[in-house]
Order: sequence, then C-alpha cells, then structure tokens
Amino acid sequence: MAKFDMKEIKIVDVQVQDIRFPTSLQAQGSDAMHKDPDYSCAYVSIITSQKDLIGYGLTFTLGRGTEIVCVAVEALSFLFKDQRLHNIYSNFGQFWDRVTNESQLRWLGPSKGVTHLAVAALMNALWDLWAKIEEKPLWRLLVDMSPEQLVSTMDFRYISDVLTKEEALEILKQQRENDIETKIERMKTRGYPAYTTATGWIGYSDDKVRELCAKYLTLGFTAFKIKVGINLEDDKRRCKLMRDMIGQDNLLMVDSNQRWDVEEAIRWMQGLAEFNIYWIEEPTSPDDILGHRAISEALEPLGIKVASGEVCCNKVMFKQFLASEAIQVAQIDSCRLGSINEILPVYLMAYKLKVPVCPHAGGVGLSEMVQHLQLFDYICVSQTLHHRLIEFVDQETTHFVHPIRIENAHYIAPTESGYSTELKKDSIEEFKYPNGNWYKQMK
Ligand SMILES: C[C@H](O)[C@@H](O)CC(=O)C(=O)O
Ligand SMILES: [Mg+2]
Repeated sequence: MAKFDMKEIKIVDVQVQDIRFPTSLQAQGSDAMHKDPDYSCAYVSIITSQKDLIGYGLTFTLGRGTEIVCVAVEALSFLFKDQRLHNIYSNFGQFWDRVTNESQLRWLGPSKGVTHLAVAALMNALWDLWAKIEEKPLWRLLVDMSPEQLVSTMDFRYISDVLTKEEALEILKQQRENDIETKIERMKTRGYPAYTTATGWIGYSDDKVRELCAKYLTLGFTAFKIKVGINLEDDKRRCKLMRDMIGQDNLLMVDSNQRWDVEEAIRWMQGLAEFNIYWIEEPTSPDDILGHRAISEALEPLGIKVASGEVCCNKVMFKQFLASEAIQVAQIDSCRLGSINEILPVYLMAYKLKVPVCPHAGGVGLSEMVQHLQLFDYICVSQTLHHRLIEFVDQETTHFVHPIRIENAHYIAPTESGYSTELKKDSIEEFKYPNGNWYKQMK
C-alpha cells in the first residue's frame, strides 16, 4: 500500500532561495571564460499539503545572475501552486509543455536562457518529490517505470524528425528484454566510472596541479581534465605537467569553455595534439553546430574527439549536434535542459545516433543529480560503459544532505529516496545571499 495518495496531495507553496558559495576566492571552477565563478544555485522547495513532504530542486548558476533566475522561478510558480500531484504526474509530459510554453513567459526563451534555467529548477524539484513519494532513489524510480510511463513524461515536439514517440517506446521496450538486474547490481557494488576536473582549474598554480594529480591518482582516478584556452604556451606547459604526473596510459581531456573561433580552435588543438588529448570540450560558441562539425572533421585524424553540451539549452539543439555528427561526446546538464522530461529524449537520441553521453557534473548539485540519470542510461538505454564517464568535482558536495559516494573513482548508486537535491539547513543559513552568515561577516 502506497504511503501517499497523490490524488489527495496538493502543492501549497513554491519557495526559492539564492545560494552562493564563494568559490572564486580560491580560483575553484575557473576557466578561460569564467575567471571568478562563485558556484551558486537558485534553490527551489515545493511544499505540499502533506506534512514534511517537500520536493527540492535547483539550477546551477555563477553568482551574479542567480537573483534573476530566482525571479523567473517566482514568475512561473503560479503554474505549480494549488495543483494536485496526481494531475501533474499522470500526464507529466503535458505539464512540462505547459510550463515550458507558458504563453507570456515563453517569449523570453523559448526553451533557453533564464526562463529555461528556472524551468529546470522547478521540474527538478517535482522529480525529487515524485521519487520521495515512491520512496525510491530517482534512478530506481526511472528504472521501475514502464516504457509507456517513461514516454509519457517526454514531449516529442520538434524532435520527431529524428526520434518519434513510437521509436522511443520501442528502444525502451527492447532494452528491457536484456539482463538489467546484473547492471543494477554492478551500479550498487562497483558503481559508474568517473573522471575528475578538480585537478586543472585555470587559476591553479603548477604546484597545485601537481599536488592534486597526485591526490586523485591515489584515489584511483584514471581520467583527468584540464582547462585551456588563454595562452598556447601556458597550455603546452600545463598539459606536459599533467602528462608527466598521470603518465601516458591515463586519459587526458581539455576544456576551453567556448574560448576560440573555429579556425583558432583547430590550430590550437593541433598544437596540443602531442599530449594525446582524448577530447576537446566546448572549443567554440556552444551554439555553433557547423563550427563544431568543422572542428570535429579537422581533429578526427589526430584522434581528438569534440565534446559539448554543458550549456546546450534544449533538445532541439542536441538533436542538431547529434544528427550532424558535430560532437562525439554529448555532455547533458541536469540544470540547463528542462529537467528529466527533456533529458530522457536526449539520451534516447544519443543512443539512436550512437553518441556516448558523459554528463557535465560538479557545479552545485550536478554530480548529485546526473549520477541518477547516467545510471538509468546504463541500465535501461545504452546498457554499456564503453567511452562513458561521469565528471567528478568534490567542491560543494558536502553541502548536500545526501552527497555523492565515490569509491575507487566510481559513483556508487544512491540509496536514499529522491533526486539527492536537498541542501543542508546549515549550509543555506551560511550561504544564502545576501543575508547568510558568511555575507554578514563580510560587511
Ligand atoms: C565555470 C565552471 O566551473 C566550468 O568551468 C565548468 C566546466 O566547464 C566543466 O566542469 O566542464
Ligand atoms: Mg566544461
């Protein structure tokens, strides 16, 4: 007998808080374009009529700007208030469409920018709530849903030229016939392989990079990412340093965070090719599909893949990147796309078009969320770990009530109910902006 009756429960309030961690002070998270990122989030609580039943969701931001996303959350919240949960979840895809296409607010997007980040925060909270109602970790909720139920959470408008609802259903049904129990067991015991970006932020000194490489090698990591893009000679020195530390057998990825023009990206990467680079991430404008394709073609003979997606704002953009072979690694982001309703069709398109998904993580809560999604992909969609890794950065994970568990450089399947999105009360009190304790002391 289910603990909660969704027909009885209503949403009574939607609250949003601006939470900012001062990570820029130590150059944590710095890259060629974001030199002083303060890892932040617009943090949403969906309060229900059922005592203590709250859904938490968030979207990742970088300091200034978080308050704008909070205003967008407030502007959308009327669509959630007073709704019965049954009405939302019984046709979740339709509800997603209603929120994403609210007839006045959609003008600010559609499906991109501040309003879409707000959609992600709100819908992430709804997914957390659903998993809590079912008393399951989110990944398990997805695994236990029938293919029909899963498809009913998605919206195929604008992507049915590449993936129809019927095809999605067919893929999910077909994969379910394979042995999923062994895969579930593997995720609980050995976990999902990770790579780390914690070693190579652009503001770190060479000594710090060395020290962190040594630390993460000891922890069992075999794949490392370093930030590049400002000065080629510096990048050569830093890549050599990384290679000297991690050896030739481990993977080395680089990330320029949208720094270059297309031709410049090609030349730059030709200059770094001697360091045996596995992928170049976000080499140019994240909206430039043709540019990514040109870079991919030029770098293919050098064995360098092109990765992108952390700011790819919707399923339509992903459709084009995937279908035009512009990227060889798809990096979905749990807060940039409009939550799981939009992420699942991207996983299915990537599966159909044979592009591995290696999600963007770290940030605030991204690792906590994407572990659930990547586990679902492994168990029910791609069913392989080949060429697949989840990013790992340990910043900000300690602020979560149920932080990620990493063992021997693998994400171990979460066991607690929900989407792992709840922040600790003490962390909120300390870092809420502008009146948290940390900010009061700064005045
Ligand atoms: C500003 C962020 O730290 C960004 O550099 C993260 C990123 O590109 C990544 O994790 O990859
Ligand atoms: Mg990146």
